[in-house]
Amino acid sequence: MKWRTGEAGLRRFGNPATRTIFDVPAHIIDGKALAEKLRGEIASDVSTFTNESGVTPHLAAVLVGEDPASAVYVRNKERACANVGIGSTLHRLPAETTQAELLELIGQLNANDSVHGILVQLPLPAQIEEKAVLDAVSALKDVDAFHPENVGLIVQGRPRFLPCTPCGVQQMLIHHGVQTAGAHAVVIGRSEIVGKPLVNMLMQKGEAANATVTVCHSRTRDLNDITRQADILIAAIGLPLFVKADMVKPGAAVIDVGINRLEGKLVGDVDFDQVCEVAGAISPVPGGVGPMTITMLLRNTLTAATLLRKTS
Ligand SMILES: Nc1nc(=O)c2c([nH]1)NC[C@@H]1CN(c3ccc(C(=O)N[C@@H](CCC(=O)O)C(=O)O)cc3)C=[N+]21
Ligand SMILES: [Mg+2]
Repeated sequence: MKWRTGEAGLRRFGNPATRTIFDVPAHIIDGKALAEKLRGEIASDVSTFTNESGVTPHLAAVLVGEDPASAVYVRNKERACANVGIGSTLHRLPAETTQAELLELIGQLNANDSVHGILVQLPLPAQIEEKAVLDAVSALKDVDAFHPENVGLIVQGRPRFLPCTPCGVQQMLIHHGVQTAGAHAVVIGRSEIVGKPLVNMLMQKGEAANATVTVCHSRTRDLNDITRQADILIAAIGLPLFVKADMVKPGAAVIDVGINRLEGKLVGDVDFDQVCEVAGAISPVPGGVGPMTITMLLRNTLTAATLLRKTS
């Protein structure tokens, strides 16, 4: 039985024509399981690419200083690369690294033909200007899709790379039968890494898109009134357990992008325990968007390796 958003805002299972309603718990959008399935497909594509080209796709990640969310990311993505046959190198730089030193490293990675994807972990320490660093990454190796050229291509609806977290969210919606066309999608958060690109992608023509999109942020008035109108609610604000049950329309699909540490535990931006009583479908943390972000990074690294072969 497919989960669906009810126009009356009820968790409707069964036959919508007869309006049979079952009171059932929210459908869990299991990002971990989906990530595993998609990684199987990526592993097979990597193997085909490597057999045909003799080239092993390679990702270089740069981490400056320490950040809790970045630490989780680093730990999981190295293993994920190895599991699908992608090579990876982690460049760990001290927190006091200067912008010039970081730009020097990026120049080297840009020029290195055996590096196909480059990822600079955000946030960067205060003395470094993020924009200057992201602009310096070769647009053809920009597996995060943060370079202005790649952002422009996304906005115009002809992406080269799709940003990993937003793309992971779209895949979760597709694979769990959440209809986006004509739906009201409300995104809380306007970051360059999640909110802003996701809003753009959801409003485009195409799969997992064609939504009516509203973007909310820290300056939004009457936030709850807006979030309660969402058929699809996406929380990407970076505040632990921020989204409560009274902010959610019954039957809505809720996607939790947050990765926060609270009392030593990993929690999302959604108060899962109460929101799951109201939502029609909900993604957990951990085991939701996080593993999907990594999966999309693997796909983008393969895309980058393919692109670089074509252009060299
Ligand atoms: N340039 C850049 N791109 C990013 O995409 C980026 C970044 N910088 N900086 C840090 C954040 C954080 N992030 C995570 C991705 C996956 C998990 C992840 O695997 N989460 C597992 C964790 C499970 C666990 O190990 O406890 C889960 O949610 O199930 C976490 C965090 C990407 N980020
Ligand atoms: Mg984040």
